[in-house]
Amino acid sequence: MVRPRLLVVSMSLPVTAKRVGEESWSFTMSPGGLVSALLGLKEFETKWIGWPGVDVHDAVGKKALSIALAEKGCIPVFLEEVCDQYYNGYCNNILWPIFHYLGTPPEYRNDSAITYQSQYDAYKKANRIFFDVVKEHYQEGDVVWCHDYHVMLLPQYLKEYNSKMKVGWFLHTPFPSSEMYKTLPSRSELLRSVLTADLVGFHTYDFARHFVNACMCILGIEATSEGVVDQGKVTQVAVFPIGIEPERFIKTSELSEVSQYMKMFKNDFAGRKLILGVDRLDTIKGIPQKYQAFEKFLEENEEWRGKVMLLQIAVPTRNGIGEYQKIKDQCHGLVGRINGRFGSISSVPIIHLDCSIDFNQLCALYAITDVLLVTSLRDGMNLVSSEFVACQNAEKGVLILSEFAGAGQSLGAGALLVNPWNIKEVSTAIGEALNMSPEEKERKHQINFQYVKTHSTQQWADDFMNKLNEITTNGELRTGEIPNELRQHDVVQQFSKSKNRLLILGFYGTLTMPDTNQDRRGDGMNLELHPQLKERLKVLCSDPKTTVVVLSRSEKSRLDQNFGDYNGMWLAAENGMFLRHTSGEWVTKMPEHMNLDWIDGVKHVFKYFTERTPGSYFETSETSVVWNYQHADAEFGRAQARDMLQHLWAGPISNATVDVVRGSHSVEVHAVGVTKGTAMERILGEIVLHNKSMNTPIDYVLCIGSFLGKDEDVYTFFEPELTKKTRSSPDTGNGFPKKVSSRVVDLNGENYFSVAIGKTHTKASYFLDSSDDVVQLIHKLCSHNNA
Ligand SMILES: O=P(O)(O)OC[C@H]1O[C@H](O[C@H]2O[C@H](CO)[C@@H](O)[C@H](O)[C@H]2O)[C@H](O)[C@@H](O)[C@@H]1O
Ligand SMILES: O=c1ccn([C@@H]2O[C@H](COP(=O)(O)OP(=O)(O)O)[C@@H](O)[C@H]2O)c(=O)[nH]1
Repeated sequence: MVRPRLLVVSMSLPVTAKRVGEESWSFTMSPGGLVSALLGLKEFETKWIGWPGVDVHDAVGKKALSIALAEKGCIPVFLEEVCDQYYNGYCNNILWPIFHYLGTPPEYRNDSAITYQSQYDAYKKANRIFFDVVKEHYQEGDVVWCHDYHVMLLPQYLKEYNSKMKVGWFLHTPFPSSEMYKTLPSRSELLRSVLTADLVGFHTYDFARHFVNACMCILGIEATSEGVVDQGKVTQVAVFPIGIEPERFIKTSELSEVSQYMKMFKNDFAGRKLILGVDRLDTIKGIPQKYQAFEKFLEENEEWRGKVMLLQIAVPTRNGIGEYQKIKDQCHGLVGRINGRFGSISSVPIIHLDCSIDFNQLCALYAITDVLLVTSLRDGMNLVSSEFVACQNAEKGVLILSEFAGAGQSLGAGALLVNPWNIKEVSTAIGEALNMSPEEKERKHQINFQYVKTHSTQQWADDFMNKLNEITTNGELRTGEIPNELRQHDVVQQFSKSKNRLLILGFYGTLTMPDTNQDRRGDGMNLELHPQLKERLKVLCSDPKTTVVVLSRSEKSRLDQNFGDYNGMWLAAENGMFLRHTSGEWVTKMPEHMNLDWIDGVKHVFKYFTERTPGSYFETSETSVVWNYQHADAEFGRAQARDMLQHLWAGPISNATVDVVRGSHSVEVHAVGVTKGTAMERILGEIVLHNKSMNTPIDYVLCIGSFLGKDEDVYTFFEPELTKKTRSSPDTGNGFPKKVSSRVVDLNGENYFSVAIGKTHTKASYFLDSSDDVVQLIHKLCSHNNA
């Protein structure tokens, strides 16, 4: 496979530059797991776009730095005066704490000089600067992979510039629960921008779920198994847990220089067990909690005093931010206290180093460590844990790992998982690790080693890129077909040529008056048939060559009310769960074993909110419950809907297989698998049985609707290619035998019209602007029939 060129965009470049002369620069590796991880991307032709870690104000310096960086495959983004407000301000003082559940720092409440708005403005400007650099270097076919919370507006800028650009966005930190995320003032703009990307990735399912939930609660948009759907555009949301480059660590651990370091360190720490901590000195890493737990351990286990030590590498980070200064002082204070309490003339229990260390030394430390202690209060992944596992020597060490690190989900089986806030629990885990038998250590190590070896950075990047490629290629394949504006002339002409026609028509938004609220789902409450259609549809239904099906999410009574007096029309209520030919009774078309146990619990929650939201009401059908707040106060209704979703997820639907759809004034819960496409199989079977005399295959299908994303499978159900496949397969799966199937439809590209109303992204081949166009079209079909 030819791999596309990759433009990686992240706040920081893998190297931090330092000016050593007017035109000369030196470089050191930038800190943090994102850089370590992305350095492992060997199999892509990659250009890395990011900030070089330094402000450069003169043209000579900029030019020299750009040339020096180009040799490393890097392209600098000069942020200059926005840097402080952008990086230290909005990114690391607002987004970072909110994403890690720490909330907005108090200075935003107390200090009028620090304003949210000015920092957000800087964030926008900085994202524009990133965009300008990408634009300058982008070549057709490149994939642009945006990393992290620093560039959440970039996907939108890129797509506005070139909608064909392949854009992915990956978040390396946690995505918090929507309860926390919604405290962010610019919550909607950021979500909307991220959703313009083709693929959005997270480290864990929890983070992905929180993101989808935030989109539903805050933007009020639909989520399906494919991802998040906004105005018909699907953004795929998926989970890609990052790994390390295991061979780099395994090979380095075997170097003679590393063996020398190992000997040296063992000698230095002789007679004592080594507990190691390796973290950026960040508020999220829980270093003070680690010290308190270690203090507790020494307090309660006198026999270990002088026999165990904790070495903490506290890598300097984000020095420009007050909170990071404070945490440093706090750590120093704790270390002083604990060393004072438990130290002796010959040794102290804690060594705390405010520096980064050389890679070979790091590998040597990992190799001789007895216990790695990770107490992150929240952490996107935590690569240090994997690196420790990869470097283990003959005698295996034990991993104590915070359950709040993303790594907990991947390495939990071979680790002692702890809640870092529970000082007693961590202290107990330290004791357990120090006393663990060699066999148990070996067993746990093997579990994690297998995982680390087989889940590399390269694999992570391949998975993300393959998925992105798959999505964008499928998108490209489809863009040739959709969405063309429907040429009514063609529809009428084909109609006149055909002998056996099938018309599948949605109801809300298709056969009702156009909705002035732009509410595609019909909860704008235009529940009555468009007055100009009533007689015309009757004419079509009376034509023996034409079968008309109204396929709607509405309940049976609504369809009866509007079409009950028609002759020869098919009514399919609740997305086809119930079917009736107007000459007969309703029949159930529900799939067998559909679990509807959740309905009573959902009704209970809906009743509670209805009673507390004046103007709202709910409707129940056999397979779904819909709460509508169109007539309630708009703001309050939205807030109530958000709360309602939380209650639903936590209660009645937590284990149920249901879809939850948030409309602009409604919340709907319905059974999974209730889509119009799946129902079509059963409906068609029934029509065939009904028309026993049908001796001509259906040679014309017109399917028009204003459907939810999940229901768009009805458009592809009849696609000529698909029906061809169905016809040649032994088991049609259509609910009617193959023999029947092969003579039921005869469609090609010219006599099949799938039409979406008012959508720019759709699986349908054509679009119409509104139901007024449907009126016009039906009118033409009738006139033709009369002619
Ligand atoms: O560049 P800094 O501001 O100094 O911060 C360093 C990086 O910290 C964060 O790293 C995250 O990414 C790791 C790899 O996916 C993950 O293991 C870790 O849990 C995260 O905290 C941040 O997300 C990066 O953007 C920073 O570069
Ligand atoms: O002196 C050091 C110690 C550690 N690291 C690296 O910093 C990264 C930390 O990544 P992690 O995912 O654990 O946390 P982050 O710092 O990204 O939040 C790891 O790759 C470490 O090898 C480093 O660059 N210098």
